[in-house]
Amino acid sequence: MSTPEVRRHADSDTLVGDVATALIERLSAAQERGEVPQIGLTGGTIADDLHRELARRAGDSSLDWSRVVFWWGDERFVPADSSDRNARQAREALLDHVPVDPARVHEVPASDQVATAEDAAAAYSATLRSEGAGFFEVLMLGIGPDGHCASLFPGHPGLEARDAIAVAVHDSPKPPPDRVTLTFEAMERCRAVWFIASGEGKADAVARALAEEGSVAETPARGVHGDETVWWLDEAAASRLP
Ligand SMILES: O=C(O)[C@H](O)[C@@H](O)[C@H](O)[C@H](O)COP(=O)(O)O
Repeated sequence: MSTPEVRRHADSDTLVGDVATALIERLSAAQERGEVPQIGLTGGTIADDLHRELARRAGDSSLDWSRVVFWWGDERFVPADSSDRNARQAREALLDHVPVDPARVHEVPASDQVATAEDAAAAYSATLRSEGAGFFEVLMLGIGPDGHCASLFPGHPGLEARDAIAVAVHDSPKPPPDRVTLTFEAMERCRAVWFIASGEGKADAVARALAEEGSVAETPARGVHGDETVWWLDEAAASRLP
């Protein structure tokens, strides 16, 4: 587990552009090693901006989108066609615009496909166990003003989950209330965890996440560490860092 690296950018446009460049380079390099890289996508506004930028650049590189495996760090437990689904947002912004292999896009089951969020978490965990490579090349994460990442919220039982890849979340403080999220244990099986955050509204959470002292219970983003962890920030989101 390495010390988190912080990469600051003047504004959200340059932030999104640099993350897109780095992500395409990293996935292409994995393919050049003969690998089929696994990426965990996240929901949220800056992630949506990133997905759109990746789609704009789709033809600019040698990246073979059909040899990338897509997962989600979390998902809302709502109907599959709900605009609240992270997967629907990612398809509209990116996956419907690049030649992915549909068999390599693994959505979390939706509320009109299984009965409960627990069933969805169990099914998604089983798929990750059978189809995953045992690790993510890159896990993308946003951060909420309360310091949550994926759907691991302050004080929630999911923070304590052990021996589980994905768990159900209820009473999420960020609507919708029912979700599925990867656990800290699952998130640590990453060559790289990339947090991406933009705007003054995230500055306090980012500072708490990167502070020397602090609790994971209060700021869950403190609990996620890949082999490498990079915080991709614009100056506004980095404004409370020393
Ligand atoms: O399902 C979700 O809601 C997301 O996965 C969530 O973890 C998101 O990444 C952060 O809340 C940041 O969202 P914004 O970028 O919209 O602030």
